[in-house]
Order: sequence, then structure tokens, then C-alpha cells
Amino acid sequence: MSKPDLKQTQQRIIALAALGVLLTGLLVGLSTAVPLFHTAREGVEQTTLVSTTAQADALDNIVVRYRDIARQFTSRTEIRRRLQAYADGDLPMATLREYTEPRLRDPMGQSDAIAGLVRLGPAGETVVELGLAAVPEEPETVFADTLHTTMVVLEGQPLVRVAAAIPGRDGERIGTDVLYFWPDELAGLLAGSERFGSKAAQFLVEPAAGVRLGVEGGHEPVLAGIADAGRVDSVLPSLLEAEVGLSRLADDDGRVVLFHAPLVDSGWALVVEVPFAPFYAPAARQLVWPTVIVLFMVGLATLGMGQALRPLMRRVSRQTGQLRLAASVFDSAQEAIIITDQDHRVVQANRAFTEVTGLTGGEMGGRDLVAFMRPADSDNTYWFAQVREQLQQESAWSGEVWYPRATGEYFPAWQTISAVHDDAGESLRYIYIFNDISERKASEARIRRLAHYDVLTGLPNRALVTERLRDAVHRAVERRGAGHEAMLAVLFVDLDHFKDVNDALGHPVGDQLLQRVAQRLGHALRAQDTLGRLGGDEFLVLLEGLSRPEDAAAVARKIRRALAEPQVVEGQEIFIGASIGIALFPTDGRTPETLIQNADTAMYQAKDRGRNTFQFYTTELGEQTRERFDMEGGLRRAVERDELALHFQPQARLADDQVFGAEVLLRWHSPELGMVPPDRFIPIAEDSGLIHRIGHWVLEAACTQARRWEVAGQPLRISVNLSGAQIVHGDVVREVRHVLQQTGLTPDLLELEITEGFVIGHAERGAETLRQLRALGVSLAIDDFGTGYSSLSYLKRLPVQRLKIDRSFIRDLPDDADDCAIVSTVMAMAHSLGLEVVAEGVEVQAHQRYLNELGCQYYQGYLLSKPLPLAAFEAYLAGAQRG
Ligand SMILES: Nc1nc2c(ncn2[C@@H]2O[C@@H]3COP(=O)(O)O[C@H]4[C@@H](O)[C@H](n5cnc6c(=O)[nH]c(N)nc65)O[C@@H]4COP(=O)(O)O[C@H]3[C@H]2O)c(=O)[nH]1
Repeated sequence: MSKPDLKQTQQRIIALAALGVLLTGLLVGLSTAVPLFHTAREGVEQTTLVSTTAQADALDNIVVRYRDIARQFTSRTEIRRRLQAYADGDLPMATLREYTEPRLRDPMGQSDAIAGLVRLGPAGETVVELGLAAVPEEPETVFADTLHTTMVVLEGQPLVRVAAAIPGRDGERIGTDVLYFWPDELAGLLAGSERFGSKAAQFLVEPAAGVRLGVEGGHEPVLAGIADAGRVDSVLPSLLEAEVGLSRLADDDGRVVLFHAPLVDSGWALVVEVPFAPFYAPAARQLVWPTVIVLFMVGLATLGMGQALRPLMRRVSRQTGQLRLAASVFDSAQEAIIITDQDHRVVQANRAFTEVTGLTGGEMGGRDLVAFMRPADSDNTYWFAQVREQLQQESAWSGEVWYPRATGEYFPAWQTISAVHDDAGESLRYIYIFNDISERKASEARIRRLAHYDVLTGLPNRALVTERLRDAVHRAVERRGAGHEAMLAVLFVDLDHFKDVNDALGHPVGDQLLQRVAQRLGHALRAQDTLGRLGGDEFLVLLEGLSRPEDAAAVARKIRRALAEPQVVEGQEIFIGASIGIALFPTDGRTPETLIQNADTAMYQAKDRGRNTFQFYTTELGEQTRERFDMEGGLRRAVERDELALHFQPQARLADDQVFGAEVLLRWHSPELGMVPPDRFIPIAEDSGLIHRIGHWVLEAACTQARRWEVAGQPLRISVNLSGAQIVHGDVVREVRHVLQQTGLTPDLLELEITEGFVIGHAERGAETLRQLRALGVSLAIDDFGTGYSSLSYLKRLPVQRLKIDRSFIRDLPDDADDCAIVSTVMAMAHSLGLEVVAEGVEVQAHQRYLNELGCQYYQGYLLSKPLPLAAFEAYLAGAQRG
């Protein structure tokens, strides 16, 4: 309901209530007033009836007197005797008339009321007629009674006529006296109508004759037919019955009340006609004050009710507001809400429920919600019994359930059930509120998966593998505790030269290769073995339930065989080997961390042994690893601590021993480890990335020195060793350019040596970098030449100027035929490519001679000089110049 609607409803309620109070008040008023009015009305009516009856009696008395007068006339003995004689035929009419006339005139004259009289003989014949009188025209009616009273009009005068029978000797009628009376006395009474109220009128009615006597113009009696005065007509039946009573009439002339009372003797009746309104006005007036009081009280009650209703309405308004709020919360809530009865049957469901499930509240109405949803643990058939128990104890339950959608598919939901109790504490309704948590669960699963699985290969990651290893160790410890044998093996698998693949073919190819390797490793292992990826090109295999170390070796061989076949990635055939380190529980470690670390150490040893092989962990290996670790730490600080130094080994022409340059060789004087040979620390520097800092230092120091010699007028070409890592991962071109600019050294006084192994391993990218270096004006030499089987065609594509024959081929010259063949082949090859050759490790003159014979141009070696510190080298140079 909107706010204006609510206001309207409130106003309507107040209006209805006020109307109710008003009606009630009026009803109460009426129920009081009506009887009151009736009583008052009956009072005035009764009073008027009594007056009417009294008036009737008064009139009756007059008529009775008329009748008595008539009787007195008839009873005069002498006159009656004469009439008897006449009746008997004993007296003639004339005599009778003569005798009677004066005797009747006399008494008639004594009463003003008598207008006239007629004495009739036995046959109705007129004996005497005096005053205003006439023989009745309806003898049969008149003579039927001994005394007959009626109203007549003679000569336009209304008169009361009383006909009295004159009894004879034997009681028979011998004559009749008909007396006519002036009705003035009657009219006098009829004129005094004020006592019945203003505008009241009285009528003396002779019902049998159908006439009535009224007055006009104050006292003038008027006789008229009843039919002429219609109102009296309507009470005629009651008048004929001689009843006392009243009638209320309404006609075109208005409303009147007719009171009537009989005149007992004559059969006449008095009818009093009073106009309605003024007659009942006094009765109505009695109602004025009670009505005013009732209305006043009703008004007060209405006002009071309004006041009483106002706070009630405010409360209703508040509650309506709350209800409206609750309804809008119910309908606009994000959560699905279902209200059920105490048997968990759906009463109502909100819009969110429909949105989530696709089912409407109508479809759900009356459904058993417990049967509708499913427990999160589908095996738990008693779950709702537990829910019910908790609802009874705590009135609330929350947990995961599964709901169906309209499509039939189920989804997980987090649900809260609350029991809503009535005042008696009986649970009447349950409110189910739930959220669709399918997305949250999916992302949780995703996060769990990300946290435990490697994205690239889908294999368990380091965390999960470590966890599984921990579990396996735990199980193994328990088995051993129970007296059983339990051996575990951890195989640390590291791909050989994977970095080269990445560098040469790009990361996408590297990633695909890793995926293929993961698949092959997976196929090579049993289902119960664990395979994981630790990162980069490192994989870990966990083997349980081994009975001897050889079982682990067998698996390592299987892995090698699995990888032996070349992998084809994006059309390229890639041979990838793996170095595998094996650590065993319990001999090589009792915690996951130790086992993994020791397998890693063994893997390094396998790499050192020439790669693509496996190695069991040994205690000595552990020591080497520690030493390696210590060395890396020391090396890290070596540059700052100024522990590095350059040694220079002279290079000379074979033909005349003329020194033209020197190879720069790095030396590390570690305060902890003493003098460390480059063969030991350079690989560590490469592995740890320190090679970039160290290489830069060497380049800078060597060029600075060479520039000093150049400036001093003793230009010497220096050969600086470059590590493969510097070429591939660093920005060696920019670095060399920068150092040359910084020192001012003429570029062709700088030669960079790159090992043959590196050049072969990094065909394309390496060649490009060499071309850029060459473009700077420096010369390039391939170091350790002969160890890598470079092909002639391959060499042709590289911008190198010099080959340095590895000293391992020089050492046994000229006695070793193979070495002689290799060296002479290299010489021929170099010659055909227009490359110069430097022979390394020339220790004896036999070497020198032989090489000279082969046409080798340059050499270096102990024969000439060992690598020398700067001062010694400069002294050597000075001596050589002098020599
Ligand atoms: N037996 C014998 N040995 C001789 C003879 N003449 C020279 N040598 C040794 O042979 C090595 C020649 O250096 P390399 O082949 O470039 O081999 C170098 C080079 O690969 C690397 N290295 C040395 N300094 C650096 C450097 O500054 N940067 C890089 N990246 N590598 C370096 O360390 C390797 C070993 O260097 P060193 O121990 O100085 O060993 C040097 C040198 O002392 C000889 O007549 N007989």
C-alpha cells in the first residue's frame, strides 16, 4: 500500500468509526426518545380522550334532558287519558285537539329549548302541531322506538328531534309526541373547542343517520351529512360500535387526529378533530432536551473516539509500515526466502527464489520443502532429523543444502532456517533463507585447484606434492612403528637444457614441451605413484611401498626411456633428456623437506655427471651441496669486498713468439675458501644469476686496463670470456658498447670468447647476438673448439674470426694420432673458412713445433707463461720486449 493510500484508509477508518458511534448514539437516542415520545403522546392522547369522554357526557346530559322533557310531555295523565279516549273512539279529534293544544302550549312555552312539537294520534295523525315542528317523514324508524332521538333540519334550522311514544292503558302506543329542540346548548358546548387545542373542531355525530352537528362562525350550529365531512366518515365504524378511541389520519388537507366518544343514551357520538402537529407538539417538545443531550453526548463520544483512535491509528500505521517494510524486504531481498508452515510445507516464496530456481511461489505452494531439497551429503538420510532437533533446541539452523532448478539440475545453497514462534511458544512458521553458492563453490574449487595444482600441466604443485609426501612419510613411519618395512623414494626430475629450448624456440614451445613431458611421465608411472611439478623444468615423483632402492632406479630408467623418443612440438623435433636425483626414506631423510632437498642435490650430481642420467643421494653429495651453497653466498659479496682480480695470460704468434695479446682470466680470493678456481665458481655464478654482475665487472676492468696500455702506446688485444648466460639472458651488446664508450678502448683491441658448446646450443638467437657484437667492431673467438663437433656449414654462418683449439687436444701432441688428426682437421677447416687459430695449453716446445708445422698462427700456454697478476704480467711484457 502506498503512503497516500494508507492515509486515505486511515481517514476512512476514522470516518466509519465516527459514523458507527453516531449511528449507535442515534439508535440509543432513538430507542430512548421513541418510547419517551410514545409515552408523551399517549399522555396527551389520553388526556384528550378523557376530555372527549367528559365532553361527550356533557352533551349526552343535554340530550338526556331533551328526552326527559319529551317524556314529561307524554306522561301528562289527563291529556293522555283524552288521547286514550280518542284512540278508543270515544272522543272526537276536534275535542281532543281543543283539549290538548292549550295544555301542550303551556309547558312548551316554559322551555326556551323547545322549538316546536307535534302530537300524533295512534295512527300517526296530527293532533296538535305547535311552533317549528313537522311530522317525521320516516315513521317506521321513528316509531320503532319508544323514545327516538335524531337530528333534523326544518326550514333550514338544525334541530334535535325527540319522538316519544305515548303509552295507552295496556302499554300500547296510543300516540307520539315529537319535540323539536333548539340545539343551541349543544352548539355552545361544541363551540368551546380550545380546550382540545387551537384549530380543534368538535362534531356531534348521529352515526345511524349519517349526520353530524358542528358549529360555524363561533356558535352557529350546522347540521351536515357525514359524507360531506370525509374525515368523520373514516371513524364511522368505531362510532357505530360506540367505542371510545382515536384515529390518526392523513389526507390532502394534512394530518389530523380524531378522538371519539359515544353519547350513551342517544347512540350518538362526539368526534373531536385536532390538527396533528400542534396537538403532538408538546409531546415532541419533551424530546428536545433529551435529544440535545443525546446529540451532545454522541458528539462528545465521536470526538473522544477520534482522540482514542488517533494513537491506535498511529500504531496501526506503524505496524502497517513495518508490515509494508517486511513485505518489501521479503520481495526485494537478494536471498531466496520461503515461508513454510510447521510441517515445512511451503506457504510463500519470494521473487529471488523464483529468479534462482525458475519456480514460482504458486508452483511451490503446499509442497513439502524437506522432500524438495537435498542434503549436501547425499548419503546422510537422517540429516533433516538432525536439523529438526537443532531447530527445536536453538530455533535456527544453517548449513549447505542442494536445491533443484526448474530445469531439474541441482545447485548448492547456503541456507538458514529460523523458527518463528507464537506467544505460546509453539512453532508456527519456518523461514528458509538461502543463497545460490554454486559460483562461490566453483571459484573456491578453482582457488583450491590453483593453490594445489600447476596451471600449465594440471599436475599437483609443490605445496600439494609436499603435503602428499608428508602423508606418505607419516604412513611409512606408522608402518615401521608397527614393525613393517616401509621405503619411499623421491625422484627429483630436472630436464636437461630446457632453458636452451625456451631461449631458442620461445616460451610457448617450452610450455608445450613441459605439457608433453608431464604426459609421458604420467604414462610411465603407476596410478598410485604421485607426479608433481615443482616449477620450471622440475618434476617430482613420489614412490611408495618400495622394497629396495633398485625399484626406484628402475622407475628412473623408465622415465628416461619415456623421454628418449623425440617430442614434436609445432613441427620441431626436440630431444630432451632429464637428470634425476633420488632420495630414499628413511635413509636419506625423514621429512618431506629433507627428502626433496636431497633428491635435488642428487639431481645436480647427475647433471654434473653428464646429464640424462640418475643419481642416488649420498652423504658426500650433501656436503658438496653445502659447499656450493656457501660458495654462492661468498660470491655474492665478492664484488663489493673487492675479492675478484684479473689475471692475464699472454698470447703470442707461433712464428716468432711475439706477444700480441692476452686472455683475461678471473680469480677469486675468498677470505673463507681461499683461492677458488673459476672452473668451480663460474658455474655457480651462472646458476645463481651472479654471472651478470661478475661478467660486467670483468669486462669493465679488462677494458680499462687495455685502454691504459693503449694510451701508454703498448696496445694489446685482450680476450675476455663471455658466459652463455650473459649472451642469452643479459643485454651483452648494450653492455659492451657502453664499456667501450666509457673506457675509450679501440674495439678491435677487444676479443670476446664464447664456448663452442654454447654456440651450438643457441643456434639462431646466439648467432644474432654475435652479429651485433661483431658490428661493434670487436672480434669473436670460439673457445674450447673441438669439444662440440661443430660442422663447417654451421661455422660459416657465424661472424667469428678465431678458433681456440681446446687444450685437451694439444696436451698429447704430437704423440696421439687422434689428437693430431683432430688438430690438423681443425686447422684445415679454419683455413678454408679464413679463420685464425689459437692453440691453448701449449706447454712444451714439441707442441709448439708441431703446431707451427701445421700452420697454426697463435698460441698460449705455460710454455709462454701461466696466467699472471697484472704487475707480474706487465713485468713479463717488459721482459719479453727486452728479450
Ligand atoms: N693445464 C694447462 N692449463 C693452461 C695452460 N695454459 C692456460 N691454461 C689454463 O686454461 C684455462 C684457459 O681458459 P679457458 O679455456 O677460457 O677456461 C676458463 C674459462 O672458461 C673460465 N674463465 C676464466 N675466467 C673467466 C671469466 O672472466 N669469464 C668467464 N666467463 N669464464 C672465465 O674458467 C676456465 C678456467 O680458467 P683457468 O682456471 O684460469 O684456466 C685457464 C688457464 O689457466 C697450459 O699450458 N696448461
